[in-house]
Amino acid sequence: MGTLLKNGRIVTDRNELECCDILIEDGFIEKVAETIEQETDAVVIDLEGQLVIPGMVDLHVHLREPGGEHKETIETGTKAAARGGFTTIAAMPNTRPVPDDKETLLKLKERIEKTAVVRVLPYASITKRQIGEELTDFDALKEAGAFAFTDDGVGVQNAGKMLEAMKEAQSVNAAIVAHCEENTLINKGSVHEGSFSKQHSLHGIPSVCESVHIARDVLLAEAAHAHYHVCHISTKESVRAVRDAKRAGINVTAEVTPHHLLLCDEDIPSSLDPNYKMNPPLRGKEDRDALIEGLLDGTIDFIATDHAPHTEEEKSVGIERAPFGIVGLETAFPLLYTNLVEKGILTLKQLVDFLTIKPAQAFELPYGRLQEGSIADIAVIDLNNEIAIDPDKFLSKGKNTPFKGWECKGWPTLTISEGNIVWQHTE
Ligand SMILES: NC(=O)N[C@@H](CC(=O)O)C(=O)O
Ligand SMILES: [Zn+2]
Ligand SMILES: [Zn+2]
Repeated sequence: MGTLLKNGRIVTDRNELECCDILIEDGFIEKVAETIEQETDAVVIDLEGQLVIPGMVDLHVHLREPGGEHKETIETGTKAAARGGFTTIAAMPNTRPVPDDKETLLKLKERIEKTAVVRVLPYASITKRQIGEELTDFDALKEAGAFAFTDDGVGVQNAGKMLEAMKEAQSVNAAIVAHCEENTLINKGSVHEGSFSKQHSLHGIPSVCESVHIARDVLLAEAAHAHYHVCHISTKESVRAVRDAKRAGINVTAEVTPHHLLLCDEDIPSSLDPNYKMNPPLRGKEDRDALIEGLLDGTIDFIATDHAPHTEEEKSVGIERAPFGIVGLETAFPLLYTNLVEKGILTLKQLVDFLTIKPAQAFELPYGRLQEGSIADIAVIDLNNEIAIDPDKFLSKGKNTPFKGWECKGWPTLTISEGNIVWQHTE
């Protein structure tokens, strides 16, 4: 029995809203048309004019399981994803244990199979235990279902190891996904190094701590003919390095987070709330502007949340000692819609693409599309109702967000994964 979504609106290439019905059969999109008459025994859902988009794709998520179940589990993290309109997420490997061998990865896939409510693509690590010394077995891990390779949480310090890793990744047709951070430049910082850090007498992480790795790695990627992807890009110098590399024909892609697009270090309140602490840190205003420019000119390929849940207790020890990271899955679309689309910085079409087709294309995934024949991953969004962000409503265990209380439009109301309703707004 199929499902017929009636009276939706899709956003066209020309950024216009068009009426649209969608018929789903056996987990696939059977038909998309201005009107579809109900002829079969399909269940009809009236979308009452709401926006229909492909289920969103977030290629940077920390699900914490195994080992960090007090922060998040595969079940709670994927429920949060569904509530946020995401139907495909990629899970970072900074867990305990790290998925750095076939057995651990297969166990992780089993847990995903049992408890995830949306599609989870597991990353494998680049190095054993993510300590930067010994490469993992790329062949075996790819064979076992690794989506791509990353040591996210830490940078790969050794250029020789990184080159070797890129060659291995290239040989198994997978990407190297890089957390760019040079350990000798971290400076024990908890915020960006700049006027804000000086004003508050805090150690600062300089921009070059990130950009120097990107500058190094694009040259390594060129030498290895590898697909190199930059995680959570945050500085203007990093944007320039990626732009120059793309111009030189190097196979590099980059993602940016909602928080780096919407906040800078000056937005950190003088209470120094640790919910504004993440890695990389919120940078300067010029950096924020450069990130938006980078998105608009194609230097930055897509948006990813870097959903990084931590408990209130862990975050309650002051900005210098608190762990880095904030949650993002349940607020990404409303925040970006309200603060970038409604303000005329991005079009709705651009925003939707940055969260759907763009990440899918960067990694050659068949998701993020609303076409006849594609997998029925769909999100329905209410563009009118304005509601304040309330962490108490999050399905994620993590309530660590700097956006509490922000009034937003663009809330997902219905999420469908492979034809099944995985989240629906009730109230
Ligand atoms: N982004 C963060 O601030 N934290 C991430 C690690 C990471 O993405 O580097 C985490 O695992 O908590
Ligand atoms: Zn990272
Ligand atoms: Zn991360």
